[in-house]
Amino acid sequence: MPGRLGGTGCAAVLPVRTDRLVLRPPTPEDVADVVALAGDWAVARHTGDIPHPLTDAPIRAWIGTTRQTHADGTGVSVLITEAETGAIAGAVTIAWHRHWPEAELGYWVGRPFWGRGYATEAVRAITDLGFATFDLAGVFSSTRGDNTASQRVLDKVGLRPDGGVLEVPAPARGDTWMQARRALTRDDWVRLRAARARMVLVVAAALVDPDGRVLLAQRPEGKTMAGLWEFPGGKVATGETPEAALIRELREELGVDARAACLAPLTFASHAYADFHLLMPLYILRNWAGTPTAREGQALAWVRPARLRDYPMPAADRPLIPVLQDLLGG
Ligand SMILES: Nc1nc2c([nH]c(=O)n2[C@@H]2O[C@H](COP(=O)(O)OP(=O)(O)OP(=O)(O)O)[C@@H](O)[C@H]2O)c(=O)[nH]1
Repeated sequence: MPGRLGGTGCAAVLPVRTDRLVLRPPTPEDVADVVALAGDWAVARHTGDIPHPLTDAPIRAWIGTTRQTHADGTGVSVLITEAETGAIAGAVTIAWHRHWPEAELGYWVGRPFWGRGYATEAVRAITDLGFATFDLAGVFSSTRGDNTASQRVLDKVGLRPDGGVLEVPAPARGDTWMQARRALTRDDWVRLRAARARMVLVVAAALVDPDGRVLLAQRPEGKTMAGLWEFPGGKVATGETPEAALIRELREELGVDARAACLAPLTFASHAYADFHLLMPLYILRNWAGTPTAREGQALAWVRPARLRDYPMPAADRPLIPVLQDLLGG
């Protein structure tokens, strides 16, 4: 059993926070919300242990078991909640009481929250916690054969079929399921973590017009993070200075000419995305030649600083908003 946390059990490391989520232990107040989501057959049918139809009692029992597991230090079982709204979106569990030093992962996400990448974000965070804090040697999981969404989640987190077959008790279905085992070893996790720490240098500008409005560009369809609003800019190429890269990007994306002397450094973003670490200096630009025009199919918007939060932005950009608001006022 893991010795790193001594007698403190697992509760000491909770909640776990990610970009968009808070992973926290369930409480008796959560029962109704959990029953509403997990009572959906579309969710329950992929699990062996969520009864259908679902009543309060099994969820109350699960909450009690969870508390005991955390006290014993034999696993982590948490609700996936939205950081912004506090809404419960699902649950994720990592348990090593039967397989130490390996742990089994399980999770579900309620139907209103499908398609947002929450499962991947939560499973990745709990996997990281297992390896980094609890010294696991490996994690494994399995899914029903037709649960392709869940297979994609495990793929993204790095769990690959290893040829094994798991005998999964499915008491709520009165059955035992034989499922392909997917696993991630500690060595592979260390390699993946190093890839995620790969530094990408991106340079961006807040163009400010005479009314004090800031120019945002919407990432077009087909690009990563499509639909989000960002500051014009892009990756610094090998052999390029940040200023030269920004001047090039502004010309390519907006058709405007800027001079290095007009680029005033303001602040920077440093953000761990799932597969790279973004370092992004942000410059202020008040003078340029030409009229900003969307050259790459992106939508453009001139936005008052007080309204910047109305535009969904990449996670890295959110801490930049108060800095701009401080500088420019409302
Ligand atoms: N230009 C710009 N990029 C940003 C901002 N915030 C942020 O996370 N990024 C990220 O930084 C990278 C910018 O690189 P880019 O604009 O040259 O990349 P790209 O879209 O051509 O390529 P990509 O699809 O591989 O990301 C993207 O991953 C983008 O999502 C921002 O405010 N401005």
